[in-house]
Amino acid sequence: MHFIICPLKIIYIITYTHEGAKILNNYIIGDYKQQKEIYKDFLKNIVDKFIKKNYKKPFIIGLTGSVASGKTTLSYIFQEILKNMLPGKNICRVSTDNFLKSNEELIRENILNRKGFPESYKNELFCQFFMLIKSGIKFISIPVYSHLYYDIIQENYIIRDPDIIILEGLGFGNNFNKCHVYEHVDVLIFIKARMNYVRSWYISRFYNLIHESNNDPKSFYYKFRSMNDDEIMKIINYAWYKINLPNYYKNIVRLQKKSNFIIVKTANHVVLNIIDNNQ
Ligand SMILES: Nc1ncnc2c1ncn2[C@@H]1O[C@H](COP(=O)(O)OP(=O)(O)O)[C@@H](O)[C@H]1O
Ligand SMILES: CC(C)(COP(=O)(O)O)[C@@H](O)C(=O)NCCC(=O)O
Repeated sequence: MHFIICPLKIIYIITYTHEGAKILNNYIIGDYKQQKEIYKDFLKNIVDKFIKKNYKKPFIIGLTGSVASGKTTLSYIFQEILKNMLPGKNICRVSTDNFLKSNEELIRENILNRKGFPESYKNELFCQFFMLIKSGIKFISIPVYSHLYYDIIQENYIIRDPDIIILEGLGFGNNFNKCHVYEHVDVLIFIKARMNYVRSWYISRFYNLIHESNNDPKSFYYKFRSMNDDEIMKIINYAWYKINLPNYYKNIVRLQKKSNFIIVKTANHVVLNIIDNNQ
């Protein structure tokens, strides 16, 4: 653990492992190399046509799509490719999940079953983040959300002097003071796939999270270890059909029109096509 001094306060930085990193290391299978080649070409195009032409630090790449479409995983892949492509540049990842209200706040407002909908975010903080980061401030502190704990787990995580931010998640259609989140993003990318594939990715992530919770009674998923598949599938189906799917159709699907590119994926996350909406 170490700390830095910023103009207002001393902020402690705790090094922690984000479960997304584990997802990338453990679960990306055989065709990762093939995916990486496609994404390399795609990002080369973005670097040449957007970043080099219109560079204003920090450049923000937005990645959106349904819950479980692969946004977090792709943000790690993009980060790794961009680090090699642009040596010396600081490529940061931020999740929009970090701007979710805590479970305590959601329960107080009686909207725990609306997690991911616009009202479940701290939209003022979300929009302030862009204003501060775009104003040239070098260090900015944001909360951290954990899927494993299903809640905000830390209030002060520091983003340090980013050159490029890969911002992934839901909530790009949210607004505060009539300003939409997508308006702050330099390039918006939408991940699209048939919803029956995405549901199967959601189910496998759910089981992975149960597995990851094995030695951790504090994890949200720990309690599911003692349930049978029928009981688990009831919970998964509730979360999918009552929360994530309605949210997708109401708030997320329309972002395709606002996005610069649409990555179309099929089974096993294979990329079928990348649609260029700029043409
Ligand atoms: N490109 C990929 N290749 C292989 N598996 C992937 C890929 N993208 C996502 N997955 C798997 O799909 C599930 C959902 O991915 P995740 O990145 O958590 O989605 P999101 O952030 O959109 O909710 C996870 O189990 C993850 O391991
Ligand atoms: C935190 C989320 C809103 C966003 O997830 P993401 O797209 O980052 O995977 C989502 O995972 C979620 O918790 N939805 C509520 C219903 C559920 O438990 O899946």
